[in-house]
Amino acid sequence: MELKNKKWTHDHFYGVREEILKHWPTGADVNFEEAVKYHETIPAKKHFAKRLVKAKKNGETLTQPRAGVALLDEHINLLNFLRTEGEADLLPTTIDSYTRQNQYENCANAIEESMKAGRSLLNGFPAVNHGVHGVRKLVESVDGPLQVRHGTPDARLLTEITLAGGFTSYEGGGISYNIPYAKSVSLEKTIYDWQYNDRLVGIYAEHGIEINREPFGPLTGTLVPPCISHAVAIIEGILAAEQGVKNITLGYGQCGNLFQDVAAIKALEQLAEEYLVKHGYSDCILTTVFHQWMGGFPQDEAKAFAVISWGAAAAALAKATKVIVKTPHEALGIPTKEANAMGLRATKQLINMLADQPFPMTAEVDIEVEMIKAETRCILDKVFELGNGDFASGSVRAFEAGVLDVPFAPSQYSLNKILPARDNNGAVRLFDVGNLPFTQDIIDFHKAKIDARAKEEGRKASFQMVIDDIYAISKGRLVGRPN
Ligand SMILES: CC[C@H]1O[C@@H](n2cnc3c(N)ncnc32)[C@H](O)[C@@H]1O
Repeated sequence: MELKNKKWTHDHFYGVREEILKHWPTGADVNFEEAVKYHETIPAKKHFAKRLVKAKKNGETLTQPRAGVALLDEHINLLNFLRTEGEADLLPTTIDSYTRQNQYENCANAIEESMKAGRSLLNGFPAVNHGVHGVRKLVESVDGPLQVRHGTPDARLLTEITLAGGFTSYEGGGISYNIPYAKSVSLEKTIYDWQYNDRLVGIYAEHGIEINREPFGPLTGTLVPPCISHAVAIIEGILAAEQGVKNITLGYGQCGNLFQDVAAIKALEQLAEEYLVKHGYSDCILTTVFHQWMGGFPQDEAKAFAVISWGAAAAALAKATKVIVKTPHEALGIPTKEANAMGLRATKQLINMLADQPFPMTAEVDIEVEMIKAETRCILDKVFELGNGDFASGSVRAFEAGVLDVPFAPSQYSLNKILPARDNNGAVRLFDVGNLPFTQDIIDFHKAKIDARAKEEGRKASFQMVIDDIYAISKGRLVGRPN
């Protein structure tokens, strides 16, 4: 397999496809032409891409939960509950961990056991096992645009079945669903396999069916600096656009300092537009998604609501097109539908109260926007150079060299040399820049910010700061101050 950022021919795609559809019996029900006709019957109000474009035009920030359970009827009830009681604008289907590891046999057993137990024994919806017909019953029984959310390195069969079943949006990417989710899956393979998923979306687009694609922005969700998540997001956006994807949502996980979070969304919008146009994809429609805090949560539900509300406020003030909502059960595990709905209602309240309050783009925010763009450009341009003008092969080499590096990633393909820590105002900076290809002024900026905090705290900048920051929010703070 030679990895390059080049649109797959139909012959190449269909050559691979035959094998994929055999990975589980339900693959046999996938018929592309029939699926296109089915998509044409889906009412416009259920089209994810259309709803995002309308929100972008109207300056809305839409709410979307995560949710998924083992059995079809329960999953339908759950999503309708979140739509009515949670007022969710957009709906997910979170896929279970066995499916994410292509362990469909285990799913089959867990479905059986869940029926016997009368409760979900999976942490998500096993869409491959439910098949095209099960997915169609879901799509027809739920009132709202539906998106597949997961963390699957090899998602090719999952993509075929869920898209044929009528989903109109699909999350993930060859980097963002490998590095934070897998230990030893080759990056070359997952970037290649995700070209398949994007090419399938591109072929639906060639038949007039517009499906939204959303690379997974937050990555490990633990103190990921904006430049790191933006670099991966923009690369995955470019890789998707090359395969014919036209409607792309790029994402970012909240860091917690308001100026930095608002600046991060502005920088992402501006830089993504710039790079997509520069590389010839000016016909792509771009939207943004802000993920409420993805790190450790307080157990106390009142404090958890504060973290959720802070994420809602930042998303609204940043004017992100959509916000992914957390629940007061985050520290405990899979939320009840009631807790999930409460997180959504709290978020909606904040968004509605902030909708008429434009956030002042102060000098401090502008400096943050420029800094994030400068850092991200250093990384993107080095990736492009390492790939001799190719972002696909360039990304593989960039991870080998530490030019791309995701903090606290389980993958052996991420050097894990960089170390993030918060500055005195809680913005995420780099305590150790590792091998990131930053200019000296950027390196000096980060060092000065960290040193200022060390001075304030009367301690040397050290790895202890990183540890303190990882636990800070679950312990009720933002900056991990020494005891
Ligand atoms: C990316 C991790 C996030 O996804 C959430 N999550 C994972 N599976 C489910 C699920 N099945 N229902 C609701 N939330 C879920 C989890 O709580 C965490 O906030």
